[in-house]
Amino acid sequence: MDAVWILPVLLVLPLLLWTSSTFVFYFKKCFYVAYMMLLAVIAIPICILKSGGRDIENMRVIRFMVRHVKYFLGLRFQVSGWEHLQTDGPYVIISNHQSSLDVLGMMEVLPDRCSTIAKKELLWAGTVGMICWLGGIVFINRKKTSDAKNVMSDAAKTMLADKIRLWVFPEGTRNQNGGLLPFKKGAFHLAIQAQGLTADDVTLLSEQSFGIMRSAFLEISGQSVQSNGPSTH
Ligand SMILES: CCCCCCCCCCCCCCCC(=O)SCCNC(=O)CCNC(=O)[C@H](O)C(C)(C)COP(=O)(O)OP(=O)(O)OC[C@H]1O[C@@H](n2cnc3c(N)ncnc32)[C@H](O)[C@@H]1OP(=O)(O)O
Ligand SMILES: CCCCCCCC/C=C\CCCCCCCC(=O)OC[C@@H](O)COP(=O)(O)O
Repeated sequence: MDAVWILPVLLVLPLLLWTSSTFVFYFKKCFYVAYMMLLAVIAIPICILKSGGRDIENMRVIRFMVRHVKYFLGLRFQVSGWEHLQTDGPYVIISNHQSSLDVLGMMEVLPDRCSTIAKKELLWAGTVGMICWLGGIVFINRKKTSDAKNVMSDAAKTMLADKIRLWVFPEGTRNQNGGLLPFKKGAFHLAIQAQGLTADDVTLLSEQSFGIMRSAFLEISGQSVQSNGPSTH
């Protein structure tokens, strides 16, 4: 009896995948979330057995396990400048943030001993939340600046003490509007705290980084560069 129901599904699914790009989009989206959840189920015991709990070294396991996901989604990455990340000591990596797929790009270049800053809500994303915690991801409450600042200040100390790198999305949220949102300041405070600069350097560092990222963004997305400076904050 069950097989009678399965047959139309098996026939309709390939038909929809063949004819509707909208269906393909949502199908891939559901697949991505479900598959990452599944990968996390496999990665959780590996990380616990390997490191005994929350440990930055677990990011190697996560990186290894995520790298093949792009093939299922028809995505490919071209990496340049990777050698610049191969230096000793702590540093902050910043990148723009368009969608949850950015994690795939992140895992293409993620250096050793590098974790990331994420919104605290991600901690409750089932097995993905659990693996993020095991990977040493730093969770912040974006609605409470003082809390987030304290957490990031502790993270800066750990970065210095344990030679850890952190990846930050300075726009602070996903943005698909074809440009960059004004940068939040946390990434730059983190950088100065972890590299011995002073609070006076935050504005300049932020503006220079914004200019460089905006130029690269426009170049990669095939738009012309009109101004190198930050848009209004
Ligand atoms: C096998 C496995 C499969 C599964 C596989 C799993 C994949 C495993 C990868 C997951 C990957 C996740 C990816 C998630 C990605 C996101 O969750 S993105 C969202 C979270 N990230 C962020 O929000 C970025 C960081 N945010 C910030 O830095 C923001 O500055 C803060 C700290 C939240 C504060 O934000 P705000 O209050 O809205 O605005 P802002 O103007 O920046 O700051 C206000 C004031 O505080 C000051 N301030 C800000 N930060 C600081 C600071 N740290 N210290 C001192 N002063 C500060 C500012 O200078 C400013 O003061 P003034 O200069 O105006 O006097
Ligand atoms: C209990 C079940 C809950 C299900 C929740 C599903 C969570 C997603 C699960 C798998 C997706 C693959 C892992 C990618 C993690 C990337 C997270 C991400 O991109 O978060 C968005 C955050 O940067 C900014 O959030 P907003 O744009 O401010 O909002």
